Amino acid sequence: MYSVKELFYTLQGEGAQAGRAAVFCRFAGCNLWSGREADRASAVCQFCDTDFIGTDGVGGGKFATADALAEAIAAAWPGGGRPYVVCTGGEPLLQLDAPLIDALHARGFEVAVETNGTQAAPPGLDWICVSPKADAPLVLTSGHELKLVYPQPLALPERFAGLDFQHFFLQPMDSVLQREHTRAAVAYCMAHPQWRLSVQMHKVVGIA
Ligand SMILES: C[S@@+](CC[C@H](N)C(=O)[O-])C[C@H]1O[C@@H](n2cnc3c(N)ncnc32)[C@H](O)[C@@H]1O
Ligand SMILES: Nc1nc2[nH]cc(C(=O)O)c2c(=O)[nH]1
Ligand code: SF4
Ligand SMILES: [Mg+2]
Repeated sequence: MYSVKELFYTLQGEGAQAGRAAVFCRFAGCNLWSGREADRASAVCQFCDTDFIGTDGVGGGKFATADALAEAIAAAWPGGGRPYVVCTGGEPLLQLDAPLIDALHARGFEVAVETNGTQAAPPGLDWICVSPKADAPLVLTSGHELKLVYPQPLALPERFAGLDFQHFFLQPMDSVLQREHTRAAVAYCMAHPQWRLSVQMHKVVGIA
């Protein structure tokens, strides 16, 4: 059984694949925050910009089998190009498993994941984006991109710069201080050219 908060078609807004059309499958639930505002200040991850509680969003629901969820994802792709799905959440690696990846591959999809890196990844993923959070133990230390929300006093870029990733991004933390965070991220990337800036493009252009 897979619990999906929402399932929608949009453009990837972040990281190295920004601008690419994708079906987003947002799994419900996370291991670093309950999702309730009352718990935010005591959570490991305190800056989350996402509602991932329940299955009541657009296209959301409970899917009994990998084939049923893969069918719903395939139905959201318009046709043409290379079908691309981004599995996110919440924390997708609490639910995403090899049978679902196989069912998506069988329908021609490239399968990407956005993860906080605290869980092992099932085999077969085509794109792994790890976004470390505060002092949460990092289990996934390799992948395609490491995308660090910046600044995080408990997760400094220096801690991750030597890990086995193709791309290293700083993504300014969206909050009331977003402009200051953006300035700080720009300054860090200019001083440390290994890092690139990831602006959350979907928020700029006003898409989901
Ligand atoms: C909502 S998370 C879901 C996937 C997974 N739990 C994770 O944290 O990577 C999706 C992406 O949004 C980023 N994100 C969450 N809140 C943010 C914020 N306030 N500002 C910038 N990026 C944020 C996360 O770091 C992650 O890269
Ligand atoms: N357009 C768009 N791109 C995204 N990239 C990562 C997102 C996420 O919430 O995981 C996200 C999102 O929520 N929307
Ligand atoms: S780990 Fe990801 S989904 Fe969980 S609270 Fe943090 S940003 Fe949100
Ligand atoms: Mg998002």
